[in-house]
Amino acid sequence: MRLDYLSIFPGYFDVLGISLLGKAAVNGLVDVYAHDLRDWTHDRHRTVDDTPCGGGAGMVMKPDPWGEAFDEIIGTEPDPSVHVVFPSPSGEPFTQSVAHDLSSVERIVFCCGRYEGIDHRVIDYARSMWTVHEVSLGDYVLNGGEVAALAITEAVVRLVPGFMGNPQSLAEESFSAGQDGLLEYPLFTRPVSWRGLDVPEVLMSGHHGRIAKWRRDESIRLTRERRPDLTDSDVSARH
Ligand SMILES: COC(=O)COc1cccc(COC(=O)c2cn[nH]c2)c1
Repeated sequence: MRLDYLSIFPGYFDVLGISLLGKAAVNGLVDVYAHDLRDWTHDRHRTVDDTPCGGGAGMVMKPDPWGEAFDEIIGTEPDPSVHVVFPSPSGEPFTQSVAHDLSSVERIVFCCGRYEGIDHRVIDYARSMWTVHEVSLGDYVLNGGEVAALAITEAVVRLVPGFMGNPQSLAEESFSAGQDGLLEYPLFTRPVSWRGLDVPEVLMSGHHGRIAKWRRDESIRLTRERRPDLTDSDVSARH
């Protein structure tokens, strides 16, 4: 898998050389390339933004540098096998399902917006050439797409076959298919008693049927309490 990052702060992506992602980069599972968008400007100030047409506060990222960067990094011929990701507050929700879909593609290009956003024609042009995902991590606003791109990268790369040491640990996580879209149950390890707080006895009983039921009940309780949006009617009925 090849990952490219286009940003006016490419240094954000130096961190990808560390920890799990570093290992993946080393063993050739993932190739990472960060690019400075300003390398495709031609004026003395290396300008990437301008005032919004139609007025309004803030600045908009000019289309020209993006287009020239696309030409050099991706190419000038359409190729739907290339996935281009624009993290954006106005994007579609980024979910584990989207992460799973992206984990099997060969190439992802992350376009990190700054200021108020990127000239819309950049996204329209990208949609005419590649497979585009304009995705939101949540209902809040960051200063730019870099942190979102890192989060999306981690969610995707850890699903790449051969990346995680123990694929079974993926199966039991929150939001993975195995949990029926329920939140993960509370986790415990040794010591059994810690600062007057004990591990629930059922988990020490060795009775696998009871343990499985306790965990299921806890997942349902937690999901109902914290994420009523996830417990649609038939899910709650089924549980
Ligand atoms: C077409 O895409 C764009 O124009 C993107 O432009 C911007 C502008 C400001 C900030 C960001 C970063 O994304 C978020 O803040 C975000 C993503 N998820 N939740 C919050 C992106």
